[in-house]
Amino acid sequence: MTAQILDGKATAAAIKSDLTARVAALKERGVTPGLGTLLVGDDPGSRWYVNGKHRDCAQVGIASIQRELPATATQEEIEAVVRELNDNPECTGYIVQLPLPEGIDANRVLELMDPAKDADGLHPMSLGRLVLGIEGPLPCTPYGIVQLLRHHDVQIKGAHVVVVGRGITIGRPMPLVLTRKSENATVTQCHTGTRDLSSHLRQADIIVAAAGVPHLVKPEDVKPGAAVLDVGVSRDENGKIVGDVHPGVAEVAGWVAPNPGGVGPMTRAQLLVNVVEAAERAAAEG
Ligand SMILES: Nc1nc2c(c(=O)[nH]1)N[C@@H](CN(C=O)c1ccc(C(=O)N[C@@H](CCC(=O)O)C(=O)O)cc1)CN2
Repeated sequence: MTAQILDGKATAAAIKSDLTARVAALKERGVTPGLGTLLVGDDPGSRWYVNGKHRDCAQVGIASIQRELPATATQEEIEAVVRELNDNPECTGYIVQLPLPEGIDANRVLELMDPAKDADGLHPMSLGRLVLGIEGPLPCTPYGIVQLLRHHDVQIKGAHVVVVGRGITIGRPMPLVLTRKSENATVTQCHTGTRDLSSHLRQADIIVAAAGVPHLVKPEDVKPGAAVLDVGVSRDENGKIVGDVHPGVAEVAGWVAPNPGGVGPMTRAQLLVNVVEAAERAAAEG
C-alpha cells in the first residue's frame, strides 16, 4: 500500500480563497480585520512562521501589525507590547509567537492578552471555553488537523485517534477538539512517558504525532490503512525538517500528512479563520 497524501497546501489554499471573499464582505461593512504578531528573539524558524502569517494576511486582505523584541527583552517589556496590542484598535486579533525565550513566563504573557483578541485559541479563557463547549477561537493546529481530515473525507466520527505529545499548541488541546460532539472521536493521549507506545499506536485509526522525536512512529507501529499526521519538527545538521514519522510508514498507512506540506499550512490557514470569525462576530454585535 502507498498512502494517499493529506495535502495541507492545497487545502489551505481553498480555505484562503473562501476567506478572501469574507474579508471583502467585512470591508464593505466598514470592518478591516487586522492580525498582530509579537516575535521575541531571533529564532529563524519562528521568524519564518511569523513572516508566513503576514504573507497569508496580505493574500486574503487582512491588515498586518508586526511587533518585535530582542531575545534579551524582559518580562515587563514583553507585557508592555501585549498591553499595547490589547489597546490598538487596528489589531482585531493577535498572537504571541511561541516559544518565548528561556526565563520568560509564557503563561503570564498569555493570561495578559485580551481574550477577545486571542487569534491562537491558546488564552486560558479560550481553552476553558473549549472545555465547556462554548463557542470561541479554536487552537490553530488541532482544528487545522480536523479540517485537513474532513477535506479528504477521512472519517473522524467514531475513529480511535492516538495523539502523541502534550505541548500547549498541539498535544494538550488536540483531544479537547477531537472529543467535541461535532467530531466524536475516541482519543488516547500518549507522550514521551508512555509505556509501550507501539501497543497504543497499533490500535489507532488516526495517529497525530507531535512529540518532537525524530522518526518516533515506525512502519510496524501503524495499522494498515490508518491516517498518520506528522506534526513533529526536529532539524537535521543541514536545517532540514525531520518529522516524528518514519518515511516507511507511507507503505502501510492509508493516508499520510507529510511534513512539510501537511499540517503546517493548515495551522496558518486556521489562524486566518480565527481572525475573520472574530471580526465577523464583532461586526454582528455592532
Ligand atoms: N503562537 C503560536 N506559536 C506557535 C504555534 C502556534 O500555533 N501559535 N505553532 C508552531 C509554529 N507555527 C505557527 O506558529 C507553524 C509551524 C509550521 C508552519 C508551516 O507552515 N510549516 C511548513 C514548513 C516550514 C519549514 O520548512 O520550516 C510546512 O509544514 O509545510 C506554520 C506555522 C509553534 N509556535
